[in-house]
Amino acid sequence: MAQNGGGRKKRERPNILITGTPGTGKSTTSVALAEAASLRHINIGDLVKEKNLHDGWDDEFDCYIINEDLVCDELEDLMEQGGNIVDHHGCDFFPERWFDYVVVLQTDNSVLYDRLTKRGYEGKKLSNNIECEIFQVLLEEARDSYKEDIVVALKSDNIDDIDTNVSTLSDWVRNWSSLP
Ligand SMILES: Nc1ncnc2c1ncn2[C@@H]1O[C@H](COP(=O)(O)OP(=O)(O)O)[C@@H](O)[C@H]1O
Repeated sequence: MAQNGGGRKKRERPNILITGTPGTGKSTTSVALAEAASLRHINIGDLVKEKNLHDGWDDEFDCYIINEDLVCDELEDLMEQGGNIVDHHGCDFFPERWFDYVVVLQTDNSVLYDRLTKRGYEGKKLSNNIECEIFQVLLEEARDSYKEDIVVALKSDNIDDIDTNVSTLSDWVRNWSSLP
């Protein structure tokens, strides 16, 4: 089997991480891309709930406290197989070797504000997430955690952006899979 730059065996199907502030369109994009490119979509929030991979509920932030070790153990075999889209609003606790491409979705602040208020976010939860987007926290986290040449930022303001992003990423998957 071919080797990649790091000298490891190349997976037959790539693993993609789709990250970004909540509301930027990770799940919408992941579902469409999974369908278009025949990949498995793994939503970390859903997995944590389904398999109880958490250490209880955080009242302040109104979410589960993810047990990162349990999540990584749960996913190791699937990630080794390849062909996964991992969808999560954080990216610094996964093993770097898992991913062949890291996509950071970004949304205009006023558009994101409307999406999050529609979702029922308010107060500190709303302002924290808007600040997270303004300061490009996820892009910085992705660049700190993965090789810069596999990290890409994509705009996700409207439906046309979703179509363009899914089509660009599907092409990338096709090309990746056909490379030796
Ligand atoms: N690019 C986009 N254009 C228009 N609406 C979008 C876009 N991305 C997401 N949405 C809408 O915003 C909301 C949040 O999207 P979602 O995919 O759940 O975001 P995330 O998974 O990042 O939290 C949903 O109602 C979705 O339909």
